Amino acid sequence: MTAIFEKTPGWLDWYAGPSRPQFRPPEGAVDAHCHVFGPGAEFPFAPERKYTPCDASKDQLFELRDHLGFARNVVVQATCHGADNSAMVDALRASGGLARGVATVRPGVSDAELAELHEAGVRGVRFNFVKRLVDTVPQQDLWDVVERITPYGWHVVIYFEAADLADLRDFFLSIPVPLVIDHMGRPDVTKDPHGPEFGAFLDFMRARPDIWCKVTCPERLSVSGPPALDEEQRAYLDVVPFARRVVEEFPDRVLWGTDWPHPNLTDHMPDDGLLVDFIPHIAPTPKLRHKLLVDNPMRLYWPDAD
Ligand SMILES: O=C(O)/C=C(\CC(=O)C(=O)O)C(=O)O
Repeated sequence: MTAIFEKTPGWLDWYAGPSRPQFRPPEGAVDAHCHVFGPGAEFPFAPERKYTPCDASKDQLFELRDHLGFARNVVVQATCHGADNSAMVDALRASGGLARGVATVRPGVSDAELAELHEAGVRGVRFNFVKRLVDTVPQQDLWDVVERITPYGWHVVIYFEAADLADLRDFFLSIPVPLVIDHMGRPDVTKDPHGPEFGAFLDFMRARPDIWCKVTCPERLSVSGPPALDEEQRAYLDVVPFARRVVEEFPDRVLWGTDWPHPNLTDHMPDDGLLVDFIPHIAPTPKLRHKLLVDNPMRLYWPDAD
């Protein structure tokens, strides 16, 4: 029987017909944070999910990639698919080597499944600590997962709110594989980018040379806007000082991604072309942009490519 899903009330679908960016990404650019959702009829959403999204298929993702001038994707497993990675893996397999993946796995995952995920292009697992997205997972379970993935050379992507960093920091630093932080650890951008809260985040980044950061999601973090809509070239300027500090201090460990199809936004859905136009605000030189969009993601996800 075909699964029929009703979207979470108020759900905003991704922006159809995005503009063509004025900023042209360098050749070989990687969108290092995006998702596929279903389609639900083919890849049902997980029973334990906290939201039910619209469909967002691999073909639509690849069409956006080409339209925006990107070459590759890193497809991150979203919580609405739980630990069933089949939609993400299907996208990786269909990409012809142009997509890598970040999976969700439980401690009981079989060796055969891990090997299959690796062969499909998975290079990391995601630990999500955002309470509206997941139920709390015992730290021992996460430890067990780390032990299982270490032989594959994978990293751990961590998603958390700024207020939770103090409690989680020691646990994060005890994970013996590279860490990749989602969305800059979700800073409160009404605070001073040179103040103690973002200072604590930067200190965490300084604690180890293998902690990476995605300077993503200005549309989620911005308070002042204006939204990336209607040709707006100065969108989300309140996020710029935060992202730019990270890019300038850690130029070799930053990644950028669209976050398409932008789950759980409630205010507006950005035009992805204008999101690409945000990049020069946070990475002001061609050299920084090349590291952010090409060198860094290639080193992390395609280390063997020419
Ligand atoms: O809802 C958010 O804050 C952002 C998400 C969703 C998510 O993390 C998930 O569903 O797994 C993201 O960027 O992937």
